Amino acid sequence: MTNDVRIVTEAEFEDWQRALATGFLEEPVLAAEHLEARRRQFVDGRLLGAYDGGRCVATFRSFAQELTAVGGTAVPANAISNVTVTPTHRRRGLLTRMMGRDLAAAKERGDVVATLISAEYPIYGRYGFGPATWTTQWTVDVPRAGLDPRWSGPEDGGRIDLVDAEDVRKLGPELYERVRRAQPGATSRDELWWQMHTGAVRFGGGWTEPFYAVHRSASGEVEGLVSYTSDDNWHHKQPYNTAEVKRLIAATPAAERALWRFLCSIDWITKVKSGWRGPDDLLPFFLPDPRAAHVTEHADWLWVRILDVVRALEARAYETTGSLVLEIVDAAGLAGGRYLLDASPDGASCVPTTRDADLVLDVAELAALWLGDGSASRLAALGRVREEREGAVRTADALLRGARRPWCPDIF
Ligand SMILES: CC(=O)SCCNC(=O)CCNC(=O)[C@H](O)C(C)(C)COP(=O)(O)OP(=O)(O)OC[C@H]1O[C@@H](n2cnc3c(N)ncnc32)[C@H](O)[C@@H]1OP(=O)(O)O
Repeated sequence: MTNDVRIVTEAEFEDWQRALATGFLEEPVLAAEHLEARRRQFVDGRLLGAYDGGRCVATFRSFAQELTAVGGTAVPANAISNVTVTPTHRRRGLLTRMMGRDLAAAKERGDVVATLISAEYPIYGRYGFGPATWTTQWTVDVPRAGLDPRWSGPEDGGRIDLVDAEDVRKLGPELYERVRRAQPGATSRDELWWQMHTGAVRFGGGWTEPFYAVHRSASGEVEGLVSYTSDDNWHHKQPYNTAEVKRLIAATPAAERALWRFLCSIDWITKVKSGWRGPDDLLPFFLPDPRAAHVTEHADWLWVRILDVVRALEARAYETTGSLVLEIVDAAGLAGGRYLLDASPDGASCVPTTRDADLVLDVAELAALWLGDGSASRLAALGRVREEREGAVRTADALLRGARRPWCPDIF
C-alpha cells in the first residue's frame, strides 16, 4: 500500500510530533507544556507527514533561513530538519518522496540553497547535498596551557561581565547578526532560537541553565558572548571541574581571545570543552602551548544542496580573476547544466553556456566548493571532479577557496 505524503494541518500536529519523537527514539508522548512550545515551530515551518490509515509514520520540516556565502552576502535557504520515518515504514521510499516534494517547492519559491545537519553521513548525498562545513571540538587542559595564573581581565581596556538570560535575549541577536554576516557558513537565528537557548521556551527535558558572559570593548560595545555550564566535580583536596561551552560568538579576535582566556581562568576549572567550533578556530593559538588543546571531535556539519547555480555563484565573492565552464550533473534535474563563471574581486557573472566544459562535477560536490571549503584538487584526486581542460582544477582552487574555512555555529 502506498502511504499518503502531504502537508500537515495544525490539528494533526500532536500526532506528527509523536511520530517525530518515535523516529528520534525519544519518549513518544510529550508533556503538554513542551508540546505547546514545539507547536510554535509550526507557525514558521512547513511540515510534511506520511500517513498510513490516518496515523503519521514519517515527518519532515523545512523553514526559511539565510546562509552566509563567501564574502558576506546572505542567500535565502530552505532549512530542513525533523526528518524521520517510523521503524515500521523504513526503506519504502518515504524520505525520498518527502525530500523530492520539499526541494521542488523550495526551487519554485526561489531559494538558492537547501541546508541541513545530517544525522548520518550516507543519507543525503543522493539528494544532491554535500558536506560544506566541518566542525571541531577541543578540550583544553588548562594547567598545561601555560597561561599566566594572575590574569584578572582583558589588558586592553575591555571587560567581561556575567549577565542573565534576559540580557542575552536583548544583546545576543544584534551581536549574532554582526557575527554571522562576516562568517561564511553561518545560518540565521530567529527569536524562538534565542528563547530556546536561554531557557525561556523549553522543548523537553535536559535543560541546564548555563552561565552567560559578555565581552565589552574599551568603548563599551558588546563584542562577544559565551554560555557555559560546569560539572560538579569539586574535591576538597584538588578541585577539578570542567567548563563546557554551549555557544561562543565574537565579532573581533580581541573578544574571542578574552572570552577563552576568561574561561581558562575560572578558579577550579581545569578543563574547558570548546563546543562546536570551526575547524580553523583560533582557540589553540590563543594558548602559549597550543598542544594543551586536544581535538576530541572532527566531523562534517552543515550539508548544502545548491538549487540555483547562477544565483549561488553570483552571490559569493572571489579573491582573484578567472573564468571556468562548469558542467553540473544533477540527477534530480533541479540545478544541472553547463555554466560559464566569470569572476573577479569586483563581482561575478554566471550564465548558462554551450561552450565546452572545463570541469564536470555532481551538484553535491559543488556545495563545498561554493562555500569556500572544498579543494578541487582533492576532489579531482578522488575522481569526483573531472578535468576537461588542463589547468582548470588549479583555476577552480584559486577562484573558489576561501581565506578562512566556513563555519556554521548552530545545529537545527
Ligand atoms: C536533517 C535531519 O533531520 S537528519 C535526521 C535523519 N533521521 C534519522 O536519522 C532518524 C532515524 N532514521 C530514519 O528515520 C530513516 O531511516 C531515514 C529518514 C534516515 C530514511 O528514511 P527511509 O524512508 O527509510 O528512506 P528511503 O526509503 O526514502 O531511502 C532512500 C535511499 O536512501 C537509503 N538510506 C536511507 N537511510 C539511510 C541510512 N541511514 N544510511 C544509508 N542509506 C540510507 C535507502 O537504502 C535508499 O537507498 P536506495 O535508493 O539505493 O534504495
